[in-house]
Amino acid sequence: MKKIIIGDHIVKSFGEGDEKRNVLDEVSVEINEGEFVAVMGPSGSGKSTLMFALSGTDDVNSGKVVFDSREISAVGENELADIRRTKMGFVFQQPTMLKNLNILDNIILPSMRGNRKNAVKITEKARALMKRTGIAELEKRNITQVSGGQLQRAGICRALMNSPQIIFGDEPTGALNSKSAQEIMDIFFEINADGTAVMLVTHDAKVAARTERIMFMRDGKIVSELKLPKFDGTDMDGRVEKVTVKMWEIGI
Ligand SMILES: Nc1ncnc2c1ncn2[C@@H]1O[C@H](COP(=O)(O)OP(=O)(O)OP(=O)(O)O)[C@@H](O)[C@H]1O
Repeated sequence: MKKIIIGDHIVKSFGEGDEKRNVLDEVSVEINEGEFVAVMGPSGSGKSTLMFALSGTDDVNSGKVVFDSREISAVGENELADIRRTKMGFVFQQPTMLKNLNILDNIILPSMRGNRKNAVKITEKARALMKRTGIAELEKRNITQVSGGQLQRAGICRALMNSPQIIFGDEPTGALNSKSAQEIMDIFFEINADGTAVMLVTHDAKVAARTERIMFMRDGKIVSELKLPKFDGTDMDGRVEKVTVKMWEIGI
């Protein structure tokens, strides 16, 4: 199976001198093309830092990050920005969107930069994604006129505009009620079924239980891993129980 990401002995530290602390302590991780993974762990264990390191959002102090066979820890800033823009999608807990633009314009804005000649195609793609995520009728709404779940769907549409090879989600359901969270997970599930790898950071056993591999972090290290069969819509309770037991075992 081809790896989409390889993190090899990544060290990321913050602080200076006596205050210096390895937030990622020689972490090695591999993610396959099309894989659906989650990262869990106590607050401050380094989950977001790992995601930022693997996506080239932050540089690393030592170790290597390889994305799609390119060592992104060694490429220049422009090239890295290009890789991130064309091959990766990002979804955060609260999508950052512009208040003076409607939902559709917020979704297409990043794709339009330097690419206005393709405006019709870009808009068509955005509308198709909005339809697929159930927000087609909201395109003219201001971002203050939609629910948190609808806004997150718009954030996912924006992340999918460039047909990325991987979507990184940092607590993408963290601000949602459990019904909206499960609906968002249905969307991630479909995105993954189409072949896009998905990596989610989450505190929620129900979210992690929809993935096929969960990495558990503690103090800057991956201390355990749980593999689950690809989700087929059945045995959600059994999956959640497995995740919960593991969380309990390692004291999350
Ligand atoms: N820019 C920074 N400067 C200094 N310390 C930082 C910085 N970013 C993160 N840290 C520290 O690194 C540690 C890991 O942070 P990180 O956000 O990766 O944890 P997390 O596991 O994602 O936590 P949470 O579940 O609370 O979001 C924390 O102790 C945090 O305070």
